[in-house]
Amino acid sequence: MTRVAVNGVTGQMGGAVIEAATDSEVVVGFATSDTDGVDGVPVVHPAEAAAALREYDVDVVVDFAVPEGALTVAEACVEVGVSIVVGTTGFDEDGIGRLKDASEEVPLLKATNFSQGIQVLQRLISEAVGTLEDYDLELMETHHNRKVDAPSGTASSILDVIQEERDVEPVYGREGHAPREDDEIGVFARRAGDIRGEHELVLAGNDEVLSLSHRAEDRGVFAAGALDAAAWLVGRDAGWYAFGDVVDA
Ligand SMILES: NC(=O)C1=CN([C@@H]2O[C@H](COP(=O)(O)OP(=O)(O)OC[C@H]3O[C@@H](n4cnc5c(N)ncnc54)[C@H](OP(=O)(O)O)[C@@H]3O)[C@@H](O)[C@H]2O)C=CC1
Ligand SMILES: O=C(O)C1=N[C@H](C(=O)O)C[C@H](O)C1
Repeated sequence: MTRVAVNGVTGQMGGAVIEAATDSEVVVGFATSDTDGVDGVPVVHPAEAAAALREYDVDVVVDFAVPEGALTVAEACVEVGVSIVVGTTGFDEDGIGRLKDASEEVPLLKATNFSQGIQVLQRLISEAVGTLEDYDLELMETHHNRKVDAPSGTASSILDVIQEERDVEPVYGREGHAPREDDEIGVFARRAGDIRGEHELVLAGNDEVLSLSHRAEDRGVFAAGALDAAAWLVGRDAGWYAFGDVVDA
């Protein structure tokens, strides 16, 4: 069985990963809060991650934490030579650069969304935006009221897909006198309740509206995808991998 360490183990996704881990074994978790264990999994401070990766003979880290914590643990993975699946979102440019550096030393798979449906949605969006060249584009995402980063990592990835097809300028929300420019895409983030994650792209023009959307109904979908990615990643060469590499494999 793959021996997994979960970064952010005390969080919502940490719990979902422990629950979903039936074909792998969660042997240790990392979090900053002072607790001995979660669901029988020992919890270690991220500052001690390298020692714990050795002590628990970890094959791969599954990370759903905060950018700073993800980077600390990724660098511990480099020190020990352990693979890492990065699910945390909200990295700045410097953070992405540090992850890229880590991927030169160990296998690193980063995805802003581990659901298969989002993989398909991105392909559909690419085709729709490339085909309906003059249509206005507006991108919406909705998440639970505890989410700290905005727009979501998935929305940012969708924006990247759109920008490969079309030269659009994102406008993050609108207020006051804000007439729409032809080349802009409105990007909107809503936060409410315990909504697991909704993303929608609207394409409007030529007297019609096309809406492409996805809704995650349970965090289990992300946890299962990340664990599939973790099992796939172990034993690969050092490098930067994406969830599409796993799904298309
Ligand atoms: N890629 C994907 O498919 C998905 C990605 N996500 C992303 O995963 C991340 C976590 O989401 P969620 O579980 O909802 O968030 P939570 O806030 O519930 O959990 C965050 C976790 O990170 C821990 N943490 C905080 N600081 C550090 C640190 N320095 N080092 C290590 N751990 C730390 C927290 O525990 P403590 O305070 O005890 O340290 C907590 O366990 C977010 O970035 C989210 O966007 C979420 C769902 C799917
Ligand atoms: O924080 C979340 O919950 C989620 N975060 C990811 C993101 O930022 O896109 C993925 C998913 O939408 C849930």
